[in-house]
Amino acid sequence: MAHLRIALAQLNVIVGDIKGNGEKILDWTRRAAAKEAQLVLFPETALTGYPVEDLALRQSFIEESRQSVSRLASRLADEGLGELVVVVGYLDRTDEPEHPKKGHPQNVAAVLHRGEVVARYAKHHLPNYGVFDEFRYFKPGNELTVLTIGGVDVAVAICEDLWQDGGPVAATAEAGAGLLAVINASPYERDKDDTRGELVSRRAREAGCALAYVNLIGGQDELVFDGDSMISDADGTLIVRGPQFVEDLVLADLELPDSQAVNGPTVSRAEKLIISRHHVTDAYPAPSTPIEAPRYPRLSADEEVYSALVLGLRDYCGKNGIERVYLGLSGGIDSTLVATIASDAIGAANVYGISNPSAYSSEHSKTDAADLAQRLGLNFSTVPIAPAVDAFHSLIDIDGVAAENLQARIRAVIWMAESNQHNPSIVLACGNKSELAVGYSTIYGDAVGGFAPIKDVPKTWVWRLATWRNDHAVARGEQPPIPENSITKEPSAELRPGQKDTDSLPPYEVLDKIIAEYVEGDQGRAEIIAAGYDVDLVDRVMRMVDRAEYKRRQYPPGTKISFKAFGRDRRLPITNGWREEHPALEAIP
Ligand SMILES: Nc1ncnc2c1ncn2[C@@H]1O[C@H](COP(=O)(O)OP(=O)(O)OC[C@H]2O[C@@H]([n+]3cccc(C(=O)O)c3)[C@H](O)[C@@H]2O)[C@@H](O)[C@H]1O
Ligand SMILES: Nc1ncnc2c1ncn2[C@@H]1O[C@H](COP(=O)(O)OP(=O)(O)OP(=O)(O)O)[C@@H](O)[C@H]1O
Ligand SMILES: NC(=O)CC[C@H](N)C(=O)O
Repeated sequence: MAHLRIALAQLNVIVGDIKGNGEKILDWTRRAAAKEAQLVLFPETALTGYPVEDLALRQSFIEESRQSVSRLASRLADEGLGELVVVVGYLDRTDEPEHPKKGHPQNVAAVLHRGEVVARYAKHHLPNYGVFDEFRYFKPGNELTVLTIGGVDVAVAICEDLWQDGGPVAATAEAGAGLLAVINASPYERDKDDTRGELVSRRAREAGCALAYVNLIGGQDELVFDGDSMISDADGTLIVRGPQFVEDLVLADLELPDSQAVNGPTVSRAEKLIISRHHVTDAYPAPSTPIEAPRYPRLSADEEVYSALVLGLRDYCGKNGIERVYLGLSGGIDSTLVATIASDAIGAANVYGISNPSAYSSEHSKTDAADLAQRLGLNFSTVPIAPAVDAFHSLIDIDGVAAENLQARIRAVIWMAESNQHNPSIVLACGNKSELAVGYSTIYGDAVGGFAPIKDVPKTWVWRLATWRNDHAVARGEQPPIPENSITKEPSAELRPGQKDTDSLPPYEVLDKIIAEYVEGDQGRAEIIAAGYDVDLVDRVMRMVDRAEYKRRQYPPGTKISFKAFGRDRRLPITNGWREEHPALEAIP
């Protein structure tokens, strides 16, 4: 058996910032070297960030990425860190000798040692579902790279390679590797840590060797990465687990089988892969002091979602140079939760809550908003909208829903004006997933904003997270930030006297279940009705969801926390004549 000290660097990088990410990788390699690591793994496309989307189609970007990875190798050697083997994800392209600076983009892991890129591995399985579009960009690789490092054979794979049967994992078993090193950019969604943990165990057993899994952390537009790096032994027992949602260098000492000492490439016919082998380093001297590998406990379901929302908003602001956020505070639970998340994300001193009472606003909408602001310590002001509403009515003749929505739009103008006056800042839209599903918001009114922190959180979860946040504060000996009345009061848009959400919507407990079936589960009308829901209600909800596509398309981005979020995850035509309650053939006489 050979000893290998491995470091999993779960970093937060910025998409497109190759220079900054490169410096960060350099810095974290220094830290790994200081801890006497022999192999350090960085996440998938750590150098360019993930996902780079159409940046992958720009040859200038690809060129910068591939040159930077070579420069990184030389800088490491110049600093005396060349002995440490570094595996880092970056963007590369295929070589097309007839067209020197052109080629198909590839999602690649580079192996850096003694100042050189000594081996490369191109991702074999490309995800092309949900939020992923990798077939649009990348050409798949057809080689499994096996490195001999410190007397151990280490196979390399990238993220989706682990999720698909066959291919690199099966070839790893065939190659008799002692370790499978997988670099990842696996976005967070609810319960995914359990799925990933089981997957890593299962694939380690299939590969017949230990498996090291490193994942990114941080927010990138709608996505948030949760880290959760881990190591499984060859039996599938998770022996190391990193923290969630924070950067960390996860270190472990592994005892691994000796190298098979096979020379030259072999062909896996079953997997249609070439197994290429590279001798990188001889056996290392044992590190001077042993280390204890971490086994962080998993966060509770509520804390996990809340942490994802905080990190998603913090990084959207931080990575886009946004210093302040403005939002309308109605005393209702949605804007209350958003203000709390924002205060946790960027500090209450940078959060500006505005109360905009109208003629129909209840007293508690004002007092609860003020109470929240005082508890959180955020900036609070009151701008009544009646004068502006009256001014509009003196100019245009509107009534009914148009007049109701006018109030929401006047509020939006005020928030946008304040944000605009105090740049760099954005408005936060406070709509939740249930409202987005059924179109229960005013387009260009409360739907305005630069980011929508809870757009993927169903209303029933909004209450659940608010309760969790208060309990969490109490457990830490702090004042609960959320006024109890905001949690217990009946939801109302307060756009006309006595209005309640339940005037136009079914109770949220029922609505959320139907939305979960239709949107997240992609169930058809027949299946949802068969699950025991009222036929008319199912038809009504499906109709509302279908008709609101145009509103969702114009809604700001917000953090994905569910299996299927509105946005890149669920792409439906806006102009869409398909309605399940009118089967096409029945309509033909
Ligand atoms: N296909 C299409 N593509 C692009 N735009 C389209 C469109 N169809 C309509 N439109 C536009 O959208 C307009 C209709 O949408 P919109 O003006 O929003 O109005 P609408 O959907 O009719 O009303 C808003 C609803 O949301 C409720 N609401 C409002 C505010 C807050 C809350 C809350 O509790 O959070 C609830 C409110 O009580 C009401 O039931 C049309 O007049 C038209 O201008
Ligand atoms: N009186 C108000 N003052 C300031 N902002 C308001 C006011 N009323 C509504 N808003 C803003 O418009 C958004 C839509 O709120 P509305 O009260 O219509 O419905 P809601 O879904 O119950 O939201 P909330 O639970 O935050 O009240 C709110 O989240 C808030 O940002
Ligand atoms: N970057 C990837 O290949 C991600 C795909 C993978 N199924 C995941 O979510 O973890």
